[in-house]
Amino acid sequence: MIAILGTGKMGEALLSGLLRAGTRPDDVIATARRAERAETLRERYGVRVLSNTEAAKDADTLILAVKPQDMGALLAEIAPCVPAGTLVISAAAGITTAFVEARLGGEVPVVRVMSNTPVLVDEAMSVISAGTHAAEEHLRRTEDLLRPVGKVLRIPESQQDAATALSGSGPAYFFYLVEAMVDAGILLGMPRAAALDMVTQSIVGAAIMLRDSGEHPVILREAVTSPGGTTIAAIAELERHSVRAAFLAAIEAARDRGRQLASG
Ligand SMILES: NC(=O)C1=CN([C@@H]2O[C@H](COP(=O)(O)OP(=O)(O)OC[C@H]3O[C@@H](n4cnc5c(N)ncnc54)[C@H](O)[C@@H]3O)[C@@H](O)[C@H]2O)C=CC1
Ligand SMILES: O=C(O)[C@@H]1CCC=N1
Repeated sequence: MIAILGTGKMGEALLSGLLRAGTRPDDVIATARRAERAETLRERYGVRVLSNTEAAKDADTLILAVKPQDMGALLAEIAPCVPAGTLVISAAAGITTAFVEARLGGEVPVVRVMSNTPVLVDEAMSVISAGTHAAEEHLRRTEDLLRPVGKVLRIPESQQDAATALSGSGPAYFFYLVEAMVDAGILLGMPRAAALDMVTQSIVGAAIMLRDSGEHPVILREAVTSPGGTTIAAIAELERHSVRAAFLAAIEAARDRGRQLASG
């Protein structure tokens, strides 16, 4: 029995992924703060929606998907009811396995996960790290849960905040880029819908080439960049505006913010 505690955007994405991957609704429990939300989840997925403490008692795997700021309160609430040996998977940015272990007590196996919203289309990037009491078996169980909804990579916990900044938040940077490129299309007089289509198909095509060709991104970019041509004119402007440096600074800022999150 798997319980998802805090079924918001990420929790719901994981819930829908588990069901698409063949987990039966009877084997999943969700929890929600508002009654209205609980009703929506029951209707939409046919799962049981219980209190956090009931879910913690019934499930052998808990996925904690509340905001980092709400994690302390959630752990305090469930700590007295988590049976020994329950696998606790924390999906929150910035929350360390030590934070969860200290609040649950005992020798609870904790696995920290950072996934991303493409879990909704089975193309998530999930990175996982073991806490002090999590063994190979617990990492395998976590991988088995996440693999049907995308790619899973084991990383040292010391790299989790960096991974959050890179792939956890990553989809947002691409959506932002698409917005900016569509605006450029508008500036050049294109209809918005056509511009969005062109940019979306370009980003999908580029992503698939990157994933499937095995080529380095520099090689792929150079193949588009003709001497004296249009692409290099654009790249020169991107360099003039320090876009690469902006990405380095932005992702470093996201990493730093992740480090602050557990303290609220
Ligand atoms: N949205 C994203 O792209 C990603 C989010 N995350 C992580 O996932 C977690 C959730 O983020 P979102 O889904 O975006 O936030 P969200 O606000 O959509 O979901 C959190 C949900 O938890 C509920 N909640 C809070 N306290 C609760 C409690 N005590 N009992 C039951 N439910 C409770 C809230 O009502 C809300 O529905 C965060 O820790 C975030 O760091 C990780 C990767 C990507
Ligand atoms: O913005 C956030 O804090 C969360 C964590 C990774 C993606 N979204």
